[in-house]
Amino acid sequence: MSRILALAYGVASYLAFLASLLYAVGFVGDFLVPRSVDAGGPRSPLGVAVPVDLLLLGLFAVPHSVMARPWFKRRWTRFVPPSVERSTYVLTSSLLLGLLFWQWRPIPIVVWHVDNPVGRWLMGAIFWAGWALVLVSTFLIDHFDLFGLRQVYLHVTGRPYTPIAFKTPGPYRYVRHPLMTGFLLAFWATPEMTVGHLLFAGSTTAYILIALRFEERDLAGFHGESYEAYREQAGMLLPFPRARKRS
Ligand SMILES: C[S@@+](CC[C@H](N)C(=O)[O-])C[C@H]1O[C@@H](n2cnc3c(N)ncnc32)[C@H](O)[C@@H]1O
Repeated sequence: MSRILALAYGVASYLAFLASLLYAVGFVGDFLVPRSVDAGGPRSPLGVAVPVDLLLLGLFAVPHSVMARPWFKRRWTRFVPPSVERSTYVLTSSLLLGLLFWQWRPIPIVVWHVDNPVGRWLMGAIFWAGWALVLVSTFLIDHFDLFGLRQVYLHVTGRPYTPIAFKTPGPYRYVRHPLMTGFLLAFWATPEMTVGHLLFAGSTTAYILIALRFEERDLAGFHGESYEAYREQAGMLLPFPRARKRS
């Protein structure tokens, strides 16, 4: 693949990611976007909305997790140039998220509603803190590597790719997956929880818990005992390390 083409593809994929991230904030928070978790999308009866929404979540979740596995990357880099493998993952995920945002069926039956102004403010604060934690965590790991730009940049400048080192800066000292903690805070903190939003938050939580098992298996396989020691020291999603096993 020509270097300039790879760069253009990487930048386009990164922009698709940025657009889907920004849209996700409005989608979950129910503001500024034409179709959100609770409004604007096609209306369907409950018996249709639930399976359609679950299908959309599954269409995102399965490729998003499978395409991140080392065995999958080994196989498909026989067909996709390694320099744009991550960008292709990012682009695929962003397009599938776009499909979800576009076709999501709102189910605006209220589950809980917070009237108290302090409670509403608190929910808003947790929502924004969650998104901030997501963004900050990407930079702490390596934002441009996670979203494929570093790979195409190295390719364009003729340098070999080096995997990002395992590190535990800031919140990673206490929590192994702060990026996912951020998503969970943003997805659950709402002053008005509807059935549709609950379906979204509950399903994405289940997906995150499953996906993290795969990610941790890969990390433990790659880093061995040092990752096991890290698991003893830092909590998975909350800053509470697991109890040490008695020997
Ligand atoms: C989307 S990031 C999410 C990182 C982490 N699961 C979280 O929620 O903060 C996934 C990538 O980060 C890598 N990763 C996870 N923890 C890491 C760490 N402490 N240092 C460097 N890379 C890490 C994984 O190998 C994977 O490629």
